[in-house]
Amino acid sequence: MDLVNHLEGRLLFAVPKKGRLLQAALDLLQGADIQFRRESRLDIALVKNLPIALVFLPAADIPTFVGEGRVSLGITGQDTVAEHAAAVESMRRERAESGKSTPVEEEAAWGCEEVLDLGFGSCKLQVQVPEKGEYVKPSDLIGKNIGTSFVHLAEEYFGKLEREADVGESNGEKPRKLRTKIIELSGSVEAACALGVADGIVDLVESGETMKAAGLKAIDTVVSSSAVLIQSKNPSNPAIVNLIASRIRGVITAQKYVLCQYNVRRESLSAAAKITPGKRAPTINALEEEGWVAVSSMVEKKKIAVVMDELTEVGAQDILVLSIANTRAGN
Ligand SMILES: Nc1ncnc2c1ncn2[C@@H]1O[C@H](COP(=O)(O)OP(=O)(O)OP(=O)(O)O)[C@@H](O)[C@H]1O
Ligand SMILES: O=P(O)(O)OC[C@H]1O[C@H](OP(=O)(O)OP(=O)(O)O)[C@H](O)[C@@H]1O
Repeated sequence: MDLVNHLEGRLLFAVPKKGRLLQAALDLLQGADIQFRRESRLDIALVKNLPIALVFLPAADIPTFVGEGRVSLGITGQDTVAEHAAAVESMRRERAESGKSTPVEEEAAWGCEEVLDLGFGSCKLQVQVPEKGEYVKPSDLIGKNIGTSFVHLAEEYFGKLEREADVGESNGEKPRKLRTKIIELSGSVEAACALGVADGIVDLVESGETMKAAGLKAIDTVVSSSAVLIQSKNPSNPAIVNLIASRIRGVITAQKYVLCQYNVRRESLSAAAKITPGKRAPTINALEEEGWVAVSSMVEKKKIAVVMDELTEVGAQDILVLSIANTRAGN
């Protein structure tokens, strides 16, 4: 089937084609009942039950497609969104400096808007230097070689650092050219210092294992990141964007909460309700047994053990914890 000719009328939704965010993104799509079959080697898949087509792209390229409005929705990391924004800003600056202007309507349509934090893929983009080397603080790296895949964020970061260092020296002068050399690397950035390519690097850190194994330490954070749902400024079908956002929000809430049910004497109800206030309020039903009520309430998964301890202390009995398959619980 010639898929490209079946895209008419479908909202395009970009999903990472590989890497750290792929599996969690696919799990979210499944939870949101977005049904598709991806033919092997094809980067486009038509969704069977909604007027959507999924486009599988490298996570780092998704903000470009969404930012230019070619694709309406995307899942990627905030780090890649920030890198794209820095690239656009740098392009605008260069155009302005060379006297070229961008058509106003074209410029107004640029950019990605964050719809929802997806709660996975947490990491930090950090400035790293050899653990036992001569560089201690970020300004020690001014004028040195920096290896990174995030060239625009690194340029922005060191540009700011240089301007701060230059305060007083260049009063009223034209902004200076960046003295720090940003070297673009596409992977294994952590090897750059040991191999003499760079004095420091700007790279992602999650557990810190890679950084430690490479004999590096972090001296600053450029951006903190997690996976996000992003949309273009003028999506082709805003109603579908809202529907997808609402479904995904429901899946995330379901993953984050459990349903806690218990029985408690009426006189202990107010103490118990304070422990399990729920998202809006706990649901309370009368029990056949005089003086007792049954309570059910959503509780954050990570707090459930402590909540059960506290409920037991106020006399709650028959405490049950149930997982939530999906929800449309509101914000
Ligand atoms: N160690 C990590 N822990 C958590 N999230 C990460 C980590 N590394 C990257 N990410 C997130 O996942 C996104 C995609 O990174 P990943 O390296 O998996 O992509 P990729 O498309 O396979 O790229 P590459 O081929 O350059 O490795 C990053 O932009 C970041 O948001
Ligand atoms: O702090 P950690 O948990 O060790 O994770 C950090 C590493 O993960 C990413 O690399 P990835 O594994 O995607 O490979 P890459 O170097 O080829 O980009 C990142 O670039 C770091 O190297």
